[in-house]
Amino acid sequence: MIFSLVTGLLTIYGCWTWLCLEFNVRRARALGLPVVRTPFDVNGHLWVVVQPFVWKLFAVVPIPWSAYPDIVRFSHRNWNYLEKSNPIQRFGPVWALACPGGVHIYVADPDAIEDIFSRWKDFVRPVHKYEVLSIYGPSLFNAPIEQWPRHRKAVAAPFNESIMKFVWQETLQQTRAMLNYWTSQSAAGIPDLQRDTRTVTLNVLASTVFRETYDFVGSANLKLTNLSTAESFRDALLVVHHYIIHLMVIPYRYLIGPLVPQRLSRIGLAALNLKQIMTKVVTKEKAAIKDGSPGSGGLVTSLVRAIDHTSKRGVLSLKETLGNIFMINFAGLDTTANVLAFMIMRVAGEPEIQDWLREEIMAVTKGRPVQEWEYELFSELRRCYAVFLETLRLYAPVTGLPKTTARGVQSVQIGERTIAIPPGTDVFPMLLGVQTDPRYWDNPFNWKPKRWIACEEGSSGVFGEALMVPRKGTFFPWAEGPQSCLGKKVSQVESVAVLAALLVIHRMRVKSKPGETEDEVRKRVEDCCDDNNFNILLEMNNPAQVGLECFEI
Ligand code: HEM
Repeated sequence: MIFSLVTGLLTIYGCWTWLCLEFNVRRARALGLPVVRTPFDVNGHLWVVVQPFVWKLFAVVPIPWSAYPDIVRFSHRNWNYLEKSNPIQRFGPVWALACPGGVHIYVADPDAIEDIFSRWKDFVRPVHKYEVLSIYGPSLFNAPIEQWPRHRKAVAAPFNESIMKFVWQETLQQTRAMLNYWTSQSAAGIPDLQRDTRTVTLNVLASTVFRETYDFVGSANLKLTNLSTAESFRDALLVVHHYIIHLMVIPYRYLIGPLVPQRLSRIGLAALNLKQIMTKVVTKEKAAIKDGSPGSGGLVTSLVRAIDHTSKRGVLSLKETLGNIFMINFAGLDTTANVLAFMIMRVAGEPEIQDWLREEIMAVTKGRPVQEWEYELFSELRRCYAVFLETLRLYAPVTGLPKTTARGVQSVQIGERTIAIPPGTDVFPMLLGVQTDPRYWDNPFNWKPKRWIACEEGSSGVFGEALMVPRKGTFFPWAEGPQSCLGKKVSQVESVAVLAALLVIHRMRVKSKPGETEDEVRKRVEDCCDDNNFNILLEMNNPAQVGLECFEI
């Protein structure tokens, strides 16, 4: 009886899914676009949970990924990375992915992409997809479009040059501590590169937000269960961040209570503590404004002061303020940390690039110790910046930038063609596709930081170099237009500071196996970077598989 019921329900579900899929395939074809069909919505809750197991099974079968049919390949949550610019070569600059949940249109034409980013009221951020992130309240990520300018105005204010100076200094200090830890690990190698870059990023963010300095703790000594989440913003944030998927599924208030198992209640308590710490700081900053005192001077001070309490248009409620403080930390943490890890991994496999970078670092800093490096050096370290840009080109942490057509049919010009997109359709600028399109990038799959450096006419050497500016719409890891990333400069300052402090008196090395050539080592590094997932953001599955060492020269 139960078996028949389950079989019946599954059959109905299967038929319904198939009907929806076919309906969406027709909708996509009606637009005159090449259509790829998949039976799963890559972001569908059930499929997100099930698919890692499915791909593990596929990995056992000795068939190359490229040999699978599209229906398999485009069901992978990480297909943007796996396919790169291949769909553009096959389907052209605009094509559709039809799944049971809807039609997704992918755009790979640079001019059309710029147009989409600039028409942010026509191609809106689908805020319902980010609703799960409003753990503490609405933020600029998930506020409805008409509320977004109010949030953006307040949140953008703290991202000024005085914050950047602080980020620069704090990152240099944290990187030095990380290097001390890494050199002490040299016999065993660096145990967890990604965790360490996350700690640096977290410490920098936490102190930028609250002006409190935290010690760097290396991955081997970092135990989540030992953290004092009741007092430290940094520790509470770390636990909340680590268990963010749990907290997206279950609101933290349900994780607190005598009947909840201890493991879960720790997560709930950390989330509650984080809220209390943030509330206390905001209240203190408001009191400081009333007293005329300067406040902590961190990002929260500027944020609270940027909220115009005299006009309704400028006000953020306490809930919205907390929502935005959390969102700044969430958006700024793993994005930067993951790119840093990819960047250090790739640099480690390229001794020649390390020499090239050190030449610049020594010339720009004039060999002074890191403690004396002022923020103004940042803009001169172009080679270091080039390494960061090249890493973002191949390993952008945000690979999908969903937009939805709002307010009626929206037209997009693709070359000579005009495509009229119906309301409520998801449109994706194809970030990794365009960033690896051979029409815009020479040898697009090769990690070549030098492609970003051009020599100014008539000059030579480090000081005669300038940064290459790519064609508009061909490089947009921070998105573009009014809704683009607010923390772009924070991530730039942080990454350049990490790389410069890392290579001034240290080298990174991959532990080579007996008889291994330099090319084989490089291939191992590449394979390690290719072994990645997109659970939330692009990240390596297991950076420790390479065996990295850091030593002083
Ligand atoms: C390499 C590092 C980073 C990358 C690649 C990155 C990428 C992005 C992208 C693609 C968006 C737009 C998302 C969308 O339109 O759906 C975005 C938005 C945002 N990012 Fe970043 N981000 C990085 C670092 C940071 C940092 C360090 C912070 C803060 C400290 C930050 C804060 C934000 C905020 C607040 C927004 C929302 C902007 C708005 O809606 O007005 N990001 N980021």
